[in-house]
Amino acid sequence: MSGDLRAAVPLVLVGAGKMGGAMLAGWIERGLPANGVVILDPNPAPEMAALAAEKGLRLETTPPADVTAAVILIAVKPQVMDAVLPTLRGLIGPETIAVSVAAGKTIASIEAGLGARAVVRAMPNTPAQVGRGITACAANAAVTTPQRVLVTALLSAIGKVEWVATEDLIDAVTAVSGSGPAYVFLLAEALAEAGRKAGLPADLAARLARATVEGAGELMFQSPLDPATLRKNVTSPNGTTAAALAVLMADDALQPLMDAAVAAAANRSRELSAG
Ligand SMILES: NC(=O)C1=CN([C@@H]2O[C@H](COP(=O)(O)OP(=O)(O)OC[C@H]3O[C@@H](n4cnc5c(N)ncnc54)[C@H](OP(=O)(O)O)[C@@H]3O)[C@@H](O)[C@H]2O)C=CC1
Ligand SMILES: O=C(O)[C@@H]1CCC=N1
Repeated sequence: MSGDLRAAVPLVLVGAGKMGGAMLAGWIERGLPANGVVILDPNPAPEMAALAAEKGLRLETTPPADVTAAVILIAVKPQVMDAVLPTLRGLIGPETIAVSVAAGKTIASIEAGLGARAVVRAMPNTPAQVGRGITACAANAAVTTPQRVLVTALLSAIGKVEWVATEDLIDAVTAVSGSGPAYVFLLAEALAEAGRKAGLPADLAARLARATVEGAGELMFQSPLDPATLRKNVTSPNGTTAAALAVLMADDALQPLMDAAVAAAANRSRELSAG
């Protein structure tokens, strides 16, 4: 295990759902010791209970009285945050770092609900499940440089990490990279449906669309070229791609649609801040 991660123990994960579970998988992969992790979830999924039993992780349904967290990672739904945070106060010591991944929940609301000094608001995404997420973070003034380093090490277990200068940027981060994987999956669905309408058997269209999105993502991952250059590399002069891109890149097509989608997600993030 990396020396950096050792300082995160005891690490309490509150909410072992899709996002919390993905993070847990990354930490275990990185060698965080099973006896250093406490999972807190009132109703863990059977797979999570099985994982805990297999790895020897401590799984609790109510906050344990004998733990002061070095790091508490809160991954419950935004709608239950205000009710859940006060129940976690017994886990917080003066040195505890609280990291919340809840969409829309502000640092101020987490400070107030939890009584923690050092608070990081983070926005990951589900490619974390395969170690290819990206998380952007904002910290309050109490977070020290070593604490930032520790949080970066923890979040690096599930992908790339960015820090933003001001918390208000997290709403736009949420709209781009937090929700963004869903837009890409929708693209795969829409491409498959368009292929079916163009005459392909539905299952073949689905396989072609899926492999195309997978391959394009992997190419972008491995290539030093920017997305625009990779796009141009597909586009033969006056060829088929140019014909399709003329539709997608028309003034009223994909860009304004994406602008509106991202603005809607960012607005929803701000609404969740209001409670
Ligand atoms: N999914 C995503 O792509 C992303 C999600 N997020 C954020 O992550 C958070 C979790 O989302 P997600 O993983 O999708 O949601 P899930 O519903 O999959 O996970 C939340 C988990 O928290 C559990 N829970 C509920 N109440 C408590 C409690 N009192 N103590 C401990 N655990 C509790 C839930 O149990 P039960 O199901 O029984 O209620 C569930 O297992 C949200 O705040 C979301 O905004 C951030 C970035 C991306
Ligand atoms: O949809 C949501 O609210 C969460 C936050 C970002 C991705 N999923």
